[in-house]
Amino acid sequence: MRSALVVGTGLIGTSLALALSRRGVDVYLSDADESAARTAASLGAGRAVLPSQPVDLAVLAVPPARIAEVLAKGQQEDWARVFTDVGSVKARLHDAAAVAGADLSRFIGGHPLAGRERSGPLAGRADLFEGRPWVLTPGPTTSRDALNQALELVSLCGAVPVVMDTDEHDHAVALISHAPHLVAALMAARLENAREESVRISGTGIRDLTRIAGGAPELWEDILAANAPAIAEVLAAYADDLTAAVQALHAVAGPDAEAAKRGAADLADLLRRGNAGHARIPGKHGATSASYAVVPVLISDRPGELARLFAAAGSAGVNIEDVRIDHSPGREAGLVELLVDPTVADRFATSLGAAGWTVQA
Ligand SMILES: NC(=O)C1=CN([C@@H]2O[C@H](COP(=O)(O)OP(=O)(O)OC[C@H]3O[C@@H](n4cnc5c(N)ncnc54)[C@H](O)[C@@H]3O)[C@@H](O)[C@H]2O)C=CC1
Ligand SMILES: O=C(O)C(=O)Cc1ccc(O)cc1
Repeated sequence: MRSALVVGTGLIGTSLALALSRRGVDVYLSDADESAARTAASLGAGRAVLPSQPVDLAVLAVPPARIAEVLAKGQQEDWARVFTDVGSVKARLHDAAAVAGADLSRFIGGHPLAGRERSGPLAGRADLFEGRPWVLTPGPTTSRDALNQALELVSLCGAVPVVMDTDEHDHAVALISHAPHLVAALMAARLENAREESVRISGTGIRDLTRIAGGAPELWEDILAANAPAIAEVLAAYADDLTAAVQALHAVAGPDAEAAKRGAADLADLLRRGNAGHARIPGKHGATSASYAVVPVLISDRPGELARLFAAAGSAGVNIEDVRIDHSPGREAGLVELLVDPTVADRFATSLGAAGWTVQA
């Protein structure tokens, strides 16, 4: 791929434009909000102009409800040879694109499963897609050129391509992204009017669980509306489990010893199912997170500490597979969890300790 156009230079558009520019692709940037395109350009993501000749690939990184119309316009104005998008919902888009009169042979749907709870070009990161799945949803008429360009895009962004049918994709993301987003919002909403004394003692668990609730409401309204039936199905299953959990809790606290025993067993079963489901969530490059060992290290809140820790891993010859950081603003220290190959974890923890790092037991 020699040239690309990114339309919509928010979080996702800027991130992929940065990745493409760094790999030597000539990137053009466009956004309905000109200042967003200019900001992306100033970050090194490309040039904030439309191309004078059709580019190899146009990537539409606009909100889901806008993709079909931008696709039809872009094809009419011949911005690119082939087009793809990054929208979070696929079946409704393919239908809307057909209705908008788009040439579907020159289009392939796409969805990188990577993101953040922030919007706009300043949240963009060139490495956002590294090792993440990127779903492609070719239709029956999608050209080989469109598929090849999209595969090259995914590879240039360091992501892993996964080809799926649009319905299969939408049901999968309802389960692993959209319904969890709503539940995160429900949990966080409980805090809105809670007592300050309660919220103040929040720990990492509630922060992890509600991080995505910080996402832009306009984007999520769009996503929920476009995938409503599949999301409602998942929520209905949560509702059954919640009802059972409430009953079990009442039984456990109630006077009937037999019912209390059954309630406790039901709760234990729910927690066991939770462990089993969590263990199935893949880590980096498709390996399950359960297959890595965690080395927790306390670091002080000074610039460069993290870089020093990574350098220590490099000196010890240890590959960091993933990293989780619990950084509490205002606190002097943070906890960094390094995920490494279990066969090197003990040696790594010992060598860090010997080098003066505080490794938690
Ligand atoms: N936020 C996330 O974590 C993820 C989002 N996505 C998808 O990526 C797409 C973009 O989302 P974000 O980058 O998060 O949003 P964003 O709000 O950061 O950026 C969207 C950009 O599109 C521009 N825009 C809106 N309508 C336009 C139009 N008609 N023509 C040109 N530009 C237009 C906006 O001005 C804005 O700069 C959405 O389709 C979303 O479903 C996919 C994966 C993750
Ligand atoms: O913030 C995160 O960790 C996400 O996973 C965000 C996200 C949001 C929307 C998508 O369609 C895909 C990913």
